[in-house]
Amino acid sequence: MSTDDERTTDASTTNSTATDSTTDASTADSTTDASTTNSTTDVPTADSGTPDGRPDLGGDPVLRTEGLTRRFGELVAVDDVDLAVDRGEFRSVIGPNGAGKTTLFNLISGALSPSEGRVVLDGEDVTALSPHERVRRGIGRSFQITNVFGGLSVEENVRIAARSTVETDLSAWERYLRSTDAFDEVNERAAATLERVGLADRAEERAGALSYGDRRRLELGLVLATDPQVVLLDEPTAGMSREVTQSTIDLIDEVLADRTLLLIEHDIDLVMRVSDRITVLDRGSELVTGTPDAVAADPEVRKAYLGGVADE
Ligand SMILES: Nc1ncnc2c1ncn2[C@@H]1O[C@H](COP(=O)(O)OP(=O)(O)OP(=O)(O)O)[C@@H](O)[C@H]1O
Repeated sequence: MSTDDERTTDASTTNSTATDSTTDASTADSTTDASTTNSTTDVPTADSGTPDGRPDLGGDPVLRTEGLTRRFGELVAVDDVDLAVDRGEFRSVIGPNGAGKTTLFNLISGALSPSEGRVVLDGEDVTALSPHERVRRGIGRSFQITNVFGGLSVEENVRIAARSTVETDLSAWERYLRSTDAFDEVNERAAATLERVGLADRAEERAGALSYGDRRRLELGLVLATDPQVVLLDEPTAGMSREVTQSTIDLIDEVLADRTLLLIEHDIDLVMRVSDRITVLDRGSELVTGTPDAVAADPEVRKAYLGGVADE
């Protein structure tokens, strides 16, 4: 158990521009034509769902990892991990310190390249794509320290995030032809996002002047504005009190109810409450994946990680 493990933020979680010195994935954006642009302008809601708004899990993996492996010298930080995360699923990844959780996220987001294996989003192999390209394909990531620009308005912040996926590496001429469309798309998506995170009436306010709670809303809005299919949440509640932790998770569940979520979280009680399924990593390997009840009852997990908690 490591609920008391409030790590200092490591390089991989400081911002989305890959400051991690170990980052070796290609940072060059590959040229993308208009056809690969995500044309969704609004923030869709779930088609079907459980009473809490989450879609039923139908064995329809939106994100898969296949034999994903990352070595650092002799150390195998992530060892042959096969994940299949269903569309709409709330999946948590837990494991002792050093189990490979953050490395796994870095491999999925593209901040790190794998030594072996593949990352597949919606049937497309994205392993060779840069982090930015993966965001455009629909892999969003929220960070403990985010890129909110305090001096800009709430709306400007959201527009910047929306624009990062709407605008593509088009030639100047193509950009000119598409500029009105792209402008409309950014506007529509920003408006829908502000509505969804409950900040529509604060759109003009300076982001730096927001209350703590509204800032968390804006941070989620920045992720949502990229219209992600899958959102990687790396310890979104680190350092928070129990109360704030619960309200943050409630907010995530509300705002991102129709997205596929992958969460790293040290608060096991919380993970047990919110997850559809939990993957337990141990020394880089997937120990087990299952429902909270199945994981809590798994003897291997109890031995390796949960200790007495499962007996409570
Ligand atoms: N850039 C790196 N260079 C060398 N070793 C690394 C690097 N990044 C991670 N590691 C090692 O890989 C292993 C997995 O680390 P990782 O941070 O992924 O674990 P974690 O499960 O996220 O741990 P924690 O719960 O403490 O955050 C650890 O032994 C760590 O020391």
